[in-house]
Amino acid sequence: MEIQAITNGSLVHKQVFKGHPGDTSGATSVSSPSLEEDPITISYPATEVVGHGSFGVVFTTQVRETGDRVAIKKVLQDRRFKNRELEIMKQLKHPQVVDLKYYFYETDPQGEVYLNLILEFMPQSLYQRLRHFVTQRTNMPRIEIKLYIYQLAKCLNYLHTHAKVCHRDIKPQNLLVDPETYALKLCDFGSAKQLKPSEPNVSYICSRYYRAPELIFGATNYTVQIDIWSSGCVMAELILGQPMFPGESGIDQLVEIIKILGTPTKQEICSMNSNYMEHKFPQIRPIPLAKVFKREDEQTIQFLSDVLRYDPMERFTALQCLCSPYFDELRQAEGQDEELRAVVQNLKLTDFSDQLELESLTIEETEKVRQRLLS
Ligand SMILES: Nc1ncnc2c1ncn2[C@@H]1O[C@H](COP(=O)(O)OP(=O)(O)OP(=O)(O)O)[C@@H](O)[C@H]1O
Repeated sequence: MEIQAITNGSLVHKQVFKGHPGDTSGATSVSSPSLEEDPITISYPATEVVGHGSFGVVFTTQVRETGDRVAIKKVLQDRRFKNRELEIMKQLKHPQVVDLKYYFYETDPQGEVYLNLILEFMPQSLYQRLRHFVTQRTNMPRIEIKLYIYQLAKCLNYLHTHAKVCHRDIKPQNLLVDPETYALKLCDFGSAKQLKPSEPNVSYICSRYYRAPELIFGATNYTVQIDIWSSGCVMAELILGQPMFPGESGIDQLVEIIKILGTPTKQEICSMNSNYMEHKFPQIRPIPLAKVFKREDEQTIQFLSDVLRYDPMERFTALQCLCSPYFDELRQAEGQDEELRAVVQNLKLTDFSDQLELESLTIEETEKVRQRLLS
């Protein structure tokens, strides 16, 4: 879905709640400032909605009080349920997650309730950015791909290990970028969920081309590793200029994967969904990824093969991705490529928080990983 804003001149005043109640930044409070959950008032020029998504509409405007450019995502709210997207976004704060600044509810004349999420604005989706290169018949520069995939891994490491949230819909349309700074931020937490090992989860999530094979096998005990598969598909698409596994239907998606990765072994099938162990699959030999990505270097090929693994347990975790030699170029930019060094510094790519990003590690592991992530 594309968005754009058409201002019609009038100013809208809204009572909103802060996305992160503790935050002191933002607009002036109209009620008691001591109560975190009290609404505050903000105003912005009215805009016409142009884009429609599957769950709502998104439009852009500028908050008068703060000057912040924002995107407002309006979703029809089912009164019977707590909105999971809101609950999850309230908990998340990370440079690679689109920030929820405020939210408010409104009711239309028919009595339907809408939730409005006021989000930090980003200029483009990664889908749009890729189309820019495809229409120019050029490739996205390798270093740009690396910068985006690194930030995606940083984001997923935070989501998976700290927030324990699985996004479940990683795709180029849900990755927002700024092509001037190369910043990348994840949006659309409408499918996101905190997965608990003891509870089953629906397998009919994630957009087709990016669905992990265990989801196609109907697994309900899948893990956050489904996001890693999707990320591998996104990276492959940025290199190829088109989806790597363009399945035409749910099951054809598996065929597309098998055409390249070959038939999964019994062990791999078991790791995805043990109910299919006895199923007979046509035996297809894998095509080496070096043949699919003819012009890519060894580190890139190795990275893709570590990420596009059938077995979710063998698939790299987000932290393993970050430690991959594929990203050494970003770490070693110092003294070599001044322009790249400035981009890396500006995006603070080598900053890692012990509490938010490395908390799953022991003290010794943290030291080792820190060293790896810096050199
Ligand atoms: N913070 C933002 N800044 C700029 N554009 C945004 C922002 N959030 C969303 N968009 C744009 O709106 C589109 C739809 O947003 P989002 O995916 O959150 O809505 P949706 O209703 O869940 O859409 P979908 O049809 O993809 O399910 C994004 O692909 C992006 O182009």
